[in-house]
Amino acid sequence: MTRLNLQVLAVTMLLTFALIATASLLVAREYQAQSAKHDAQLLANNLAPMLVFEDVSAAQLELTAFARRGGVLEVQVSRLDHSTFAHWLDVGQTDHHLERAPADLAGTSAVVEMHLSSLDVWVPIHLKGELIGSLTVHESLKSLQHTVLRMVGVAAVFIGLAILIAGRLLRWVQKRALAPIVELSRLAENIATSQDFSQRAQIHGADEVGRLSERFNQMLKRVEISQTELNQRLQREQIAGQQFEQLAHQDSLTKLPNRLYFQSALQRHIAHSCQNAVLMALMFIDLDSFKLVNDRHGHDAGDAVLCEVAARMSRVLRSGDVLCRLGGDEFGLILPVVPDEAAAEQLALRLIAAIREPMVLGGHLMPIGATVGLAFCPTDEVEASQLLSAADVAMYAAKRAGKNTFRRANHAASS
Ligand SMILES: Nc1nc2c(ncn2[C@@H]2O[C@H](COP(=O)(O)OP(=O)(O)OP(=O)(O)O)[C@@H](O)[C@H]2O)c(=O)[nH]1
Repeated sequence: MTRLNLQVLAVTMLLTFALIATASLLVAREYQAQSAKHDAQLLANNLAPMLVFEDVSAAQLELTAFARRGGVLEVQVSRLDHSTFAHWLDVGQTDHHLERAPADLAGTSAVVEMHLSSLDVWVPIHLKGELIGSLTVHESLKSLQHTVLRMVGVAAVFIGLAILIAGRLLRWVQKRALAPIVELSRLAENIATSQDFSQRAQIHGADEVGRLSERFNQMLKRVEISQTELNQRLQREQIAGQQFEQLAHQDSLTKLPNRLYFQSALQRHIAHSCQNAVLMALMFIDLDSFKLVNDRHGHDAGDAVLCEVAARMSRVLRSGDVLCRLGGDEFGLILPVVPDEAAAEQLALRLIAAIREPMVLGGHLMPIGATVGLAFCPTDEVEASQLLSAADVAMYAAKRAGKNTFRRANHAASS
């Protein structure tokens, strides 16, 4: 940017300089032409009597004196018949440059013709209004050109210096002016990377860049507020989602996992059992005489019994076992890995015994027991609904066998 500004400045200055130099040269040439014309006119007036009286030596002296003004290369006085009356030629000049006077010179006071490096002046010589001859002056413009060239040279040096100083000044000014914008851009990059919208730009002044920094900070503040609100909302929704998921998978009375959870857990553990060739046991547990509890002691007592049964069974189980309330007075228990069927049967007996322990609630002994149906994966079934159905059938077989006992699926044995 500094370089571009400098280039524009340099081109402008050089163009201005070229215009001024050209104008100066033209004005100087015009001034020299007018001056030469005026001097030649005076000389012509002086020469008029000498021409009339054919005083050649006087005229020669006059021409020599005239040539001392500088720049004069050749002067010639001619009679009316164009014959030379007097002539002066600069010592350095070898060629004769003078041209004939223009034909209409009689009617004009003087004629000036400009060349590249010289000028010619023709002046009519009159005496008492009568044309008696002409004066021709050939003058060099080199001195003028040298003067103008010197002036151009000095001006060029000054312009060069001016461009140099302007360049340094521009660089300094732009560095100062751009510093806050560079800082702002770095901050924007930093924020984009870190996503930390609590950062703020430093405000250096009340100019455009200062106002830009202020707007940037205001925007950051708004983004920060929106981000905080969004995070809080997301957090609330996440908690609500977690709670909802928990509720969706939990039995509200006993706080055990519910049937929905049981179904997915059963599928998961069946898959695990089949893939890893481990024995998995499923128990279908149904309370005995639970209706009696409700009928005798009320629904609340029934609820309390369900909670107590859940607590008793949980105390018997290990951490990896999955006990769920399937609904009513039915429970499902998954034993993910059992060493053999006997171990599961032993556990069924312990569960039945734990439930049958005397249960006194509200001063009343609750007549409660449990019947268990047992099924194994992959021995009995490898599909969730069929395994559950097999356990259910086994449980009904146990009920029929007199309750408070267990049956193993597809087996007639009981304990
Ligand atoms: N208190 C209470 N009772 C429930 C709940 N859900 C189901 N019940 C009752 O539980 C009883 C279960 O009925 P059954 O299993 O047929 O009755 P039971 O007396 O256990 O019969 P057996 O299993 O043959 O011993 C019904 O009376 C239901 O109304 C509940 O959440 N709370």
